[in-house]
Amino acid sequence: MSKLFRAVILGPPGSGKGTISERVASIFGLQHLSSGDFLRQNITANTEAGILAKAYIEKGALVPDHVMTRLMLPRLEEMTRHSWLLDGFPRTLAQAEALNSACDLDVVISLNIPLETLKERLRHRWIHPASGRVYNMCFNPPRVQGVDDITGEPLIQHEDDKPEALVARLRHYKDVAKPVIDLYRAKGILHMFSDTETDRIWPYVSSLLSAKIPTDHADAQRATTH
Ligand SMILES: Nc1ccn([C@@H]2O[C@H](COP(=O)(O)OP(=O)(O)OP(=O)(O)O)[C@@H](O)[C@H]2O)c(=O)n1
Ligand SMILES: Nc1nc2c(ncn2[C@@H]2O[C@H](COP(=O)(O)OP(=O)(O)O)[C@@H](O)[C@H]2O)c(=O)[nH]1
Repeated sequence: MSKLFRAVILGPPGSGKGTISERVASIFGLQHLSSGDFLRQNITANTEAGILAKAYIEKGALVPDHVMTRLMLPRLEEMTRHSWLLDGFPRTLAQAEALNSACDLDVVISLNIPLETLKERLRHRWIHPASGRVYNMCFNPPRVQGVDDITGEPLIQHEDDKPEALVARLRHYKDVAKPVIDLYRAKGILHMFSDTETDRIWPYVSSLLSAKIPTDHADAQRATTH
């Protein structure tokens, strides 16, 4: 990969951001930075940001913008020599504006998934808390029920993935995300994908990234034809 590539993936909880990000990381070699996973690492390590964030996450609330940007921007600074895909950040307009002033994005992928599909998926989502590995009891079940494939440790379900918390959480997501989506649409970098299945969205995401990510190979080809 010659030029660096910067992408963001947006979508409500359960829309497949993590699932698609993992594929993008393994196929296109981008570094996948999940703000949720990074927050959890900070909580485990008892960092200043982790301690501040913990109380909000436990309440099911969003971590304040200044805490999120103070956490994420220095992390991105460490990745200036890599191409990356950000998942979970920015979440609010203030976070998107802070990210704007730190770097130029090439592509924003926005996942638009029907509410009923999201509810159904999250009901079946199980997580390995230490690594952030995500399973779905129907779509990608673990090899042995209830335990992580790699470590054999038990899987858990997030409290806020349970049906009672879900509808309010999804509604809140929509309100907060709309201005972020509008901002990226106005910049001309928004690519929206709508379907009920990740496997049907994936070919479109993959061909978008193949066209946008400048590879050495593509550069070499261009050089010989000009
Ligand atoms: N920019 C962000 C990202 C995350 N969080 C907090 O971190 C938690 C976990 O984030 P994540 O792993 O992204 O999970 P969800 O928000 O539950 O979303 P998803 O289901 O899409 O993974 C969120 O609930 C929220 O409290 C936040 O406040 N601001
Ligand atoms: N049935 C089904 N489940 C999916 C599909 N895509 C992802 N999932 C599962 O749905 C849940 C939410 O996906 P995830 O990638 O964590 O979404 P995120 O919250 O946007 O990061 C996980 O349990 C995934 O394994 C799909 O196309 N069909």
